[in-house]
Amino acid sequence: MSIVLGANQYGKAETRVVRVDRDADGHRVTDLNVSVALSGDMTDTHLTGANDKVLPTDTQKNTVYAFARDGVGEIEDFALRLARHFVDSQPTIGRARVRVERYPWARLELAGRPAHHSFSRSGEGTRTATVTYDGQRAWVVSGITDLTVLNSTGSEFWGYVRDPFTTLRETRDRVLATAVDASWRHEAADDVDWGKSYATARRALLEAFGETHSRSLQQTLYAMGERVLTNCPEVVEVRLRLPNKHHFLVDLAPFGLDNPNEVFHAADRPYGLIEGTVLRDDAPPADPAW
Ligand SMILES: O=c1[nH]c(=O)c2[nH]c(=O)[nH]c2[nH]1
Repeated sequence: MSIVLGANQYGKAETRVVRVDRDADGHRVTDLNVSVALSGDMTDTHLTGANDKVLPTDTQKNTVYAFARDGVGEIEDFALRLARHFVDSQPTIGRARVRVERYPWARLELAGRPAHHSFSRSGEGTRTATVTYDGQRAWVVSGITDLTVLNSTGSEFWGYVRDPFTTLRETRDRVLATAVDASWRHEAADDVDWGKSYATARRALLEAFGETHSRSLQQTLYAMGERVLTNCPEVVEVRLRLPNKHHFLVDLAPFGLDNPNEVFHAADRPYGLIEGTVLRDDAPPADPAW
């Protein structure tokens, strides 16, 4: 028996970089959280402490800032530029994975007009991109997190398994709420209009959530993934994580009041976590994309 080093990667996680584009007719704010993970032949590094193959994570952070100086553009393109740079410029780095989260800022409206340089953090969800590059190929996964949505009707949950521990009451009309965490894998890494693709996928998720009469969050999950694949031919696989943000009907009987599906306790924990993948049956292998 001998002990060997297994899979490993290293990098600077969560570099926060904010870029302001000072256009004359209105500033633009790009607020990012960038995480870099590099891998290569790091056996010596771990076994002997030799650092001659290590590009310091501090340098990686500086690279993120320096690249932002040239403009960010679509976050998929920014991640591709960074990933290609690390692998192509460092012989000891065989693979880079760069994840970018873009926090949403919405322009304020002041005196009935779009503000020139004032913004508020909006609830439209955090756009994400994860790029993996191995020196030959790049894989791009785009996504959205923290997209909180709610249907105040059109949701049922009944007919489930019962055992001695089951207390849940069946419902034909409940509130359905979730914070969507969705990622979708693109077939190609080049010649994609990332902004348009993101807008289409986001709209597909919202429309499917709102338009599906739901018998479970699992059914809604599938409908959301299916809608993204139908509306975005450039996407081959969608992964969804949907926390069930339970809204429990409050018992108002102790106060002599009825509660005709109007007053709820929004519980934050525990929550059901519904996860699933929806993909084209001809999707090429994911390889190291995720
Ligand atoms: O949509 C739902 N799916 C479940 O699996 C589940 N389980 C549960 O208690 N409530 C719900 N709701």
